[in-house]
Amino acid sequence: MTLQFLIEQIKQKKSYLCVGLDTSIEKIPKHLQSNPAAVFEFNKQIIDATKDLCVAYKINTAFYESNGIKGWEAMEKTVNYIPSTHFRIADAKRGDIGNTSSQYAKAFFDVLNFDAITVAPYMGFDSVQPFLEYENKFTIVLGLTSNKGSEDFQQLKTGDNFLYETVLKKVSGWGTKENLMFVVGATKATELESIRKIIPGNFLLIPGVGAQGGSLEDVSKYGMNKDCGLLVNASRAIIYAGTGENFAEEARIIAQQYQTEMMNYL
Ligand SMILES: O=c1ccn([C@@H]2O[C@H](COP(=O)(O)O)[C@@H](O)[C@H]2O)c(=O)[nH]1
Repeated sequence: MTLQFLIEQIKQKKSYLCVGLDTSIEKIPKHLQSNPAAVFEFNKQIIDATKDLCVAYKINTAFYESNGIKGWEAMEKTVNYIPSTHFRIADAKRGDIGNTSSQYAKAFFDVLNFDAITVAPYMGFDSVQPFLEYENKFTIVLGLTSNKGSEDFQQLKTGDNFLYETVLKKVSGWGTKENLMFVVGATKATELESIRKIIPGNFLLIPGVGAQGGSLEDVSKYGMNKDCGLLVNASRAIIYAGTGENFAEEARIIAQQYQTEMMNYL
């Protein structure tokens, strides 16, 4: 997918919502659990119920990898089911020496048809570059994450800057806004103002609204740029909004609330 197409989708749908498919077999409604394709069936119904309200889906690969081969099958079926109008993110947080990263890139961009993958930057340029080589695919580098542990390294002062600021400055020179995005947690909304001074043009993937308590209003106020520039993800708050047979309608209600609020900020 091109950046221009993503921006058009955001304008048309008046939404920058990303629905996170962090699907655990233990958490899906009981009536689906005995289905041999339970995870895919759950995701299919969530996608059908929310696709007009969001522009992206984020599959956190851990929830699939933990189920072995069945999990990989569910992930492949899910990514193929997501309409091609939607931005398909593998939240896999990969990154290794160059020849290994190129295998990760092949796995997620060629074998599985994702548009984007999250990448950890701490092994440096050669670990990120193989992902950036793909045309019309996006590398989403971890910038300032939503968790408390971001204090341990990312928020360490190194000279005049925090380490995450050095990472954003350096990594932003490795790609363009056409192939490079960054993760910034919604729980770090107030830092978005200074982050935007470092990376004014790149899209940001913002997890952490909903279950982690981040504010959609604040991330929109501090993080938006002229292209919108945001994909705000909610996973548990949407997909587990309901526990019964009408779980997909319940998910839709929450997704609708986010989209309605987003209309005010666009
Ligand atoms: O900084 C980060 C980076 C990634 N995540 C991931 O996003 C979702 C959030 O799920 P919720 O249920 O909406 O809290 C999940 O897949 C995380 O692994 C993040 O939360 N923070």
